[in-house]
Amino acid sequence: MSAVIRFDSVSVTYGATTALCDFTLEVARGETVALLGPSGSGKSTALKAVAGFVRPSSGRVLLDGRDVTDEPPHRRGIGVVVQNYALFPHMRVFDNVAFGLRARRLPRAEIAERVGEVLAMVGMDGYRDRMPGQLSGGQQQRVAIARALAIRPPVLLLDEPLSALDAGLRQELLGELQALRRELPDVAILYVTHDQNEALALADRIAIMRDAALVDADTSDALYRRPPSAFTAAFLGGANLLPGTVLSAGPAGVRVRAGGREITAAGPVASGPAASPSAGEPALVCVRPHALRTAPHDAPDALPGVLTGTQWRGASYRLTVRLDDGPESVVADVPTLEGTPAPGGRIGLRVDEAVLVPVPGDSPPAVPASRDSAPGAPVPDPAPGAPAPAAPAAGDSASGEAA
Ligand SMILES: Nc1ncnc2c1ncn2[C@@H]1O[C@H](COP(=O)(O)OP(=O)(O)OP(=O)(O)O)[C@@H](O)[C@H]1O
Repeated sequence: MSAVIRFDSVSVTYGATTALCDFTLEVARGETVALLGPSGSGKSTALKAVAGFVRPSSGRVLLDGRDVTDEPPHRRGIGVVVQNYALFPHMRVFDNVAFGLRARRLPRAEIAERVGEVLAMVGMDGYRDRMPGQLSGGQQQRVAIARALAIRPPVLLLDEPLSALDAGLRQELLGELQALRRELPDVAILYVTHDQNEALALADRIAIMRDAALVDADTSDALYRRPPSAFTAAFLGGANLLPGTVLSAGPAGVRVRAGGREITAAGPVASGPAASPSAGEPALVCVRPHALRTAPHDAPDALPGVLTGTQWRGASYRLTVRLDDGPESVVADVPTLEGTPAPGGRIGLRVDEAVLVPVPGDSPPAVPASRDSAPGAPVPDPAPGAPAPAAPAAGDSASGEAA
């Protein structure tokens, strides 16, 4: 697959702040890559480097193999949608969307046709004569997306396009973006978010960022099921990371002493240091909250501890447990409280070894919560290729064109 967007060792500094450090990543034609990371990790800066809004201090940005590092934004022909509906307030919806086409001096009839086409794509065809101030936030964001798409850009940059919307509207527009993705099979999309649910729902691949640098990049499925690093395990899907010591490693999995018990991490492991640990090495066992079940505290195959908290979360209960031997607390998502003691009582946690994976490291990293998901919160099971939900009818969107 040829790269439409290519970051080649890009670094960006703002005065004394390094906002992006030696960043290398590719986005192929028709691919959606989400940049996911905590606040301040450099996601927007990376997107701005592609749009041409910041100039790298070193490295190159290539579009379709062409070095655009020194090109101004309007020469790059990119569609950009930002968080806060960047519509021209004094122009009707039609004129906002037509703006980039008029700048390109397209014939009147073609402009009208293209504006109609993209407004229809985002369900806003009936609003062409409204002023932006007469639209809801969701509707403005949809017009902004239409404006970005009107020039038929090969690259679409979306910077937290849903974050100004309330939860319900965000969900609705997320469905619309999935549908839109299917209508734009050739466009390379770079999607900045700190919401893992958005990344999992939309991206073919996710690039995890931390402290101005790329941590890991892979399909969402691989990053979730076979996290290559402790940070990715904790940030994407909120894993419990049990510090342990490797006893042996073989085809059946990695045998680890952790949480006061010997457990086998038998899940698939990413290539890298976790794939072949040596006996005696420290390792972290990645335990998803839904892979834990309650058991009697003295069950020989359970990790013993004390229940410190219970929280009802609708579809499940979140238990917080301080293990006798392990990190201060782990969280378990269980379907029922049956057999669970009152907080303060002794409890055992049984693990589903088939989904446990070892990740390199000796202590869990400090990881800020991804939005909509405290560490350990359930995330939708990533299922690349699964049919996306049908597009709902409304939304909010801000878009702009780098022209
Ligand atoms: N114009 C600027 N001047 C100085 N520092 C900046 C500027 N823009 C960003 N930074 C700094 O660069 C770093 C990366 O910022 P960036 O906006 O790329 O992060 P982000 O991951 O997109 O964060 P968020 O999720 O909060 O939007 C941060 O430390 C930020 O404070």
